[in-house]
Amino acid sequence: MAEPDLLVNFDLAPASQVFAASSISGIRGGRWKDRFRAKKRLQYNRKKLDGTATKDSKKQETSSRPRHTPVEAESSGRHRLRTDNEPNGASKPKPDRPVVSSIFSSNPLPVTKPDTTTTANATPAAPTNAPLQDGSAFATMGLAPTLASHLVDTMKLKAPTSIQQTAIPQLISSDSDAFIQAETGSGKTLTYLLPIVHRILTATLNGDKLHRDSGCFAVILAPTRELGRQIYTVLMQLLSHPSLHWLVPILILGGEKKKSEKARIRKGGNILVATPGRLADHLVNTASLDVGHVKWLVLDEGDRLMDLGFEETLQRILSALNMRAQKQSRDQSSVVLELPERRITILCSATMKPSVQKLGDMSLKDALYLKSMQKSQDSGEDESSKGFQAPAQLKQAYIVVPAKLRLVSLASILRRAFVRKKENMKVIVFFSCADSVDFHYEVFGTQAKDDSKEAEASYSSDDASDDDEDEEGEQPNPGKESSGATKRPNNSAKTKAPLIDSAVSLFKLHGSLAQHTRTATLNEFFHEKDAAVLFCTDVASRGLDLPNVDLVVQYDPPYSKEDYIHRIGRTARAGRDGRAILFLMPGCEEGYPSEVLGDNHLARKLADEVLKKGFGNDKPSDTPKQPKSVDPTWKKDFMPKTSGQQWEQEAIQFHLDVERRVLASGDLANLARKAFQSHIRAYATHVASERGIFDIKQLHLGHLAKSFGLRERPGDIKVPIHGKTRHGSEAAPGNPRTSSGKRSLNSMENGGEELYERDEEERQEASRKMRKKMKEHMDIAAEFNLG
Ligand SMILES: Nc1ncnc2c1ncn2[C@@H]1O[C@H](COP(=O)(O)OP(=O)(O)OP(=O)(O)O)[C@@H](O)[C@H]1O
Repeated sequence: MAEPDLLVNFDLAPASQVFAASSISGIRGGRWKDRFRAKKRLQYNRKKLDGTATKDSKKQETSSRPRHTPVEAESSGRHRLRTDNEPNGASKPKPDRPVVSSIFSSNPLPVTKPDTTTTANATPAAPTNAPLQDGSAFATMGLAPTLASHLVDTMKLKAPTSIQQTAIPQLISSDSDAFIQAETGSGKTLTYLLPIVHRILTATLNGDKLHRDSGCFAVILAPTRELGRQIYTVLMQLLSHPSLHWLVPILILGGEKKKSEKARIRKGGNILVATPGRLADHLVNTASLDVGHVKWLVLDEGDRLMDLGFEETLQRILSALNMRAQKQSRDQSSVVLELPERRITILCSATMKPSVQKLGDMSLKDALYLKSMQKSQDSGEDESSKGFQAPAQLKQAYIVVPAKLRLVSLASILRRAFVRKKENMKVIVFFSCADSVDFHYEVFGTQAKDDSKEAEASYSSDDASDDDEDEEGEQPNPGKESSGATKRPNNSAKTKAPLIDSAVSLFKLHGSLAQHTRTATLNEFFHEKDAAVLFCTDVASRGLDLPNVDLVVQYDPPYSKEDYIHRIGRTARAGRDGRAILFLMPGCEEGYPSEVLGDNHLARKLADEVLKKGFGNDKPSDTPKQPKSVDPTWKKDFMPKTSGQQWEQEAIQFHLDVERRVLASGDLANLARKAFQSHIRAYATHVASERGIFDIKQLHLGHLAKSFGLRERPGDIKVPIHGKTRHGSEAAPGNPRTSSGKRSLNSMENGGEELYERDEEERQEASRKMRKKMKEHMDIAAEFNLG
C-alpha cells in the first residue's frame, strides 16, 4: 500500500482525502530536487482541487442544510439571511435596485405564548377614578357654599372623586405640606385648586376682603405649557362665579410674549400658573412680580418637573420665594393676613418615583401623603400601593407586531377604531420622536400642502419680534384663542386622514412645532366635533384632559413605566371607559408587560388578528365572488402564492402605496429617512434597566426601514443633517436620563421647549450607537444582501 508520503505521480484522491492523508512538509526520501518538484506539484494540485472542492462542498452544504425558516433565524435574535427571491438562501451580489420584499415574508414569530389566565379585560371593571356614588357631596367637605354650589350648578360636577373626598377637607384644615397621589383622570387639579380658592375666598387682610392687588397667594408650576394652560382654564372656570370675579389668575408660560406677560403681572393677580423656566426669568427680570405673600406652591406633575431637569430652576424659584417672603414679613410685620403662616407646598402626581421623593425632600416638610382610597373591585387591593396604577376600567392590551407590519397594523387599528364608533371619537397615537410624528402625519394625512408649516414660518417671525411687541392685554383668554384658531385654521397642524377614513381629522403635536401651532392644534383637537386622531410625542402625555378619547395607541413604547401610565391615562378619565394598545415587537420586547410594568393583566394580540379586523372584509358583499365559469381552484390564479388572504392583499396594497409615495416624493422620502433615523436614536435612549427589552442590537433595521416606506438598505439611507431648526429632530422626550440637569439656562428659559431636546452628551452617545449599529448592519448587508 502506498505510503501517504509517496503521493507523487499517483492519481489524486478527492481533495478531502488528500488533505486528510498528506502533509506537504512530510514528503521524504529521494533527491532534494525530486522532493521539491513533488511538493510544488502537490501544492498546485491542491490549489486546483481546493477551488472545486470548496464550490462542491458549499453546494453540498447549501442543499443539505435544512432551510432555516425565517422564524428560526430571527427569533434567535440574529440577523437573518434575507430569503426574498433567494430560494436557497445563498448570498448574492448586492443589487443596484431598491429592495422590494413582501411585508408578510420572513417575519419573526412571537416568542411568548398567550396567557390564557388573563381575565382582567374579559369583564369590564368598575371605574376607580369616577365621582363617588356613596352620598359624598362637595357641600359636606368644608368648602364655602358659593364654591360648592358653583361646582354642582355651573360646572355640573355631581359629587367628588375619591381623591377629592380624601384630600380637600385635609388641605382646608391643615397647614402641612402635602403629596397628592391618585390615578390619572381622578380630578387632582380641582383637588388642590379648591382648597386654595376656598381659603383665599374666606381670608381677610387686616380685616378687609382680599382683592386683585392684595398680592399673589399661590404659584402653580406645570412642566409643559399645554398643562399650564389647561390648569389655568380650570381655574378660570372655578372663578367664573359672579361672587368670585375679584380673584384674578395670571398665566405665564414659555413661548409667550414676555412683554405682554409683564403687563399682566403689573396689573396684579392672586394665583399664578406658570412653567418653571419662565417664572424663574420673571423673578429676576420683572420687578412688579410680587411673590412675598405666596402661601401655596403647587408642583403639578412633580416627577415630570424633575425629569425635565428643572431641579436647578426649582431651587432658584424656592430660594427666590423664601427671600421675598422673609423680606415681606420684615416690611409688613403689622399686617394681619388670614392665610397660612408658612408657605405650603403641594406635590401632585399620578406616579411615584425616586425623582418625586427627591423633589419632596427638597420642597416638603412633614408632608401629608394624600392618596385615593378607592380600591379595585376586582382585586380588592389598594391599587395605589403599587406605586402607580391605571384606572381599573381602562382596557389595556399589547400587540406583538413584526417590524415590517408595524405601519399596516397601525392603519388597521385606526380604521377599525373608527368603523366601530365614529362620531366624536378621538384617538391619540404616541410616537417616540417628532420626526416620526411628522412622517406618519404626512402618510396618513391628505397629500395636500401641510398648512402647519406656513403657520410655523409666520410664527417664527412673530417669535423674533417677541420682545418688541407689547400687547395691551388681559390674561390670554382661552375662548379668544379658540376662536382665533377657528378663524385662522392654518394655525393648527390639522388635516384629513383619508387612509383611515375621509371623515376623520388628523392632528399632530410635538415639541418642535411652534408654540403658536401647538396651542391652536390642541384647541382644535379639544373642540373637534368629528372623529379625530392626534399623532404626538410625550408632549401630550402628561396631565392633558382631552374629551372623548376612547383609544390610546402607543406605536412606540414609552421611556419608563411612569410614562406608560401617563400616556394611557389620556383615556378612561373621570370614570369613563377607555382602551389602550401598546405595540411591541416579537422577541425580547415581549417581556415588557411583565418585566417593566409588572403587570400580566394586559391582553395580548397578534398582528394577524388586528390586520384581519382592519383590512379584512366583514361585509359578505365585498368579498370577491367566485366566477361561475372558472375552475374552483380559481383563487390560486388570482391570489399571490405567498399570501392568499384578502386582508393580506389589502395590507400589502396599502403598504405598496405608501412605498410608492415615498419613492415619488423627495420630501416624503426625506421625512421617512429622518423619521427612521430619529426613531432608532430614540430607541437607543431607553433607560439602562430596560435595555434588555429594548435592545438596539436586536432591531432588524431593514425591516424597520420598510415600516417607514423605505426601500433602501439601511446602510444606504442618507439622512439630511439636522439643522437647529424648529423642525429638527426631536429627542426622546421623557427620557429619565434627561434629568441630568445639564440643560442650558437658555433652554430652561424656553419654559419646557427643551423638554424634547436631549443634552449634547446624550445625543452624541445615541449617534455613536446608531453609527455602530448602522456600520454593523452595512457590513452584514454587504455580505448577505439584507433588506
Ligand atoms: N368630581 C368630579 N366629577 C366629575 N368629573 C370630574 C370631577 N373632578 C374632576 N373631574 C373631571 O375629570 C377630568 C380629569 O381631571 P384632572 O385633569 O384634574 O385629572 P388628573 O387627576 O389631574 O389627571 P392626570 O393625572 O392625567 O393629570 C376633568 O375633565 C375634570 O373636569
